[in-house]
Amino acid sequence: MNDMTEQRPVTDTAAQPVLPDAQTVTSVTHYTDRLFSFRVTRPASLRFRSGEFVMIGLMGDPDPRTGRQKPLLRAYSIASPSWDEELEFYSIKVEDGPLTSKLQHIAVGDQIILKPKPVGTLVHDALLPGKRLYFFSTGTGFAPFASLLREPETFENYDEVIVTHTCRDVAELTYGANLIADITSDEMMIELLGEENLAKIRYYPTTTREKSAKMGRITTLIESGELFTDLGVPPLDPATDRAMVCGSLAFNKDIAALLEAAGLHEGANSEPGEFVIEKAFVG
Ligand SMILES: Cc1cc2nc3c(=O)[nH]c(=O)nc-3n(C[C@H](O)[C@H](O)[C@H](O)COP(=O)(O)OP(=O)(O)OC[C@H]3O[C@@H](n4cnc5c(N)ncnc54)[C@H](O)[C@@H]3O)c2cc1C
Repeated sequence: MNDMTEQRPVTDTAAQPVLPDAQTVTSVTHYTDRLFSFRVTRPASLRFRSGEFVMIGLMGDPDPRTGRQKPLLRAYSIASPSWDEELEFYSIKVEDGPLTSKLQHIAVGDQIILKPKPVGTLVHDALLPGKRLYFFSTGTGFAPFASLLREPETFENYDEVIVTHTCRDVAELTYGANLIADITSDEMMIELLGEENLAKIRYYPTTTREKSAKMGRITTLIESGELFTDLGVPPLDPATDRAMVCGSLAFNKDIAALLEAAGLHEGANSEPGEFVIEKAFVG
């Protein structure tokens, strides 16, 4: 929690019109002019596996002819773990984006629409057992890993959990950096996940534009072998390594090519494999 976060108990939302599948915003945190996170109430009926996504949104503008409003929905990874009593989302702000030009202005007590039908491939069920788990992300592609990093199963299955997050600027790494600092220092999280499990996390943030401790695209750092040297681990090996990937289409394609070249095969819910991929956005 910091001064960028607005949070207060939700007591009275009676003044607002009731939306279909409405959930109430309980906190909002802004990181940069392009990134924010928020938490909402969780529908009692919603069950999901950490790493899945749902459709969320707001009512669109009234149709100028009919005056009718339609829901404006977009896919969003649930950033909170499956056991959390609320739901967390980590969002981009696209200036002219139909949804996020509005969503970025939500405040505590506002309502959003949430379709309680979770789906996705960034789930443990889609991976074969392994020794080392890589989370490769760019930008808001960190969101599903924010969920999985708070899920005990992530640590039960692996000896090491290597989290790479690449953004243009250092400030864009804040959400992920804070989350990892919080889970490794918060007493409740230490008790839930276990100190020895949290010690399995190897966090590897990189920037592509602003100068930082580690610069460069993760694909370049894999190709050069620098990632493995820095972490003191062997190069990718299908016998031991598993990966989950979440970024732009181009990023996913490049990482998939590197993983396949190392002998890893893509998995799915119906047929677990050595790596799985999800788009962080379309376009
Ligand atoms: C499976 C899946 C999961 C997703 N999870 C998330 C999530 O957890 N958080 C999130 O912010 N978005 C996520 N998205 C993207 C999200 O669905 C919307 O595209 C985003 O909220 C912007 O909506 P919009 O209506 O404002 O603009 P849109 O019309 O949807 O997008 C306009 C343009 O903005 C760019 N853009 C959209 N989303 C992003 C992004 N996240 N990062 C960088 N550029 C982007 C693209 O170039 C896109 O063409 C996900 C998309 C998919 C397919």
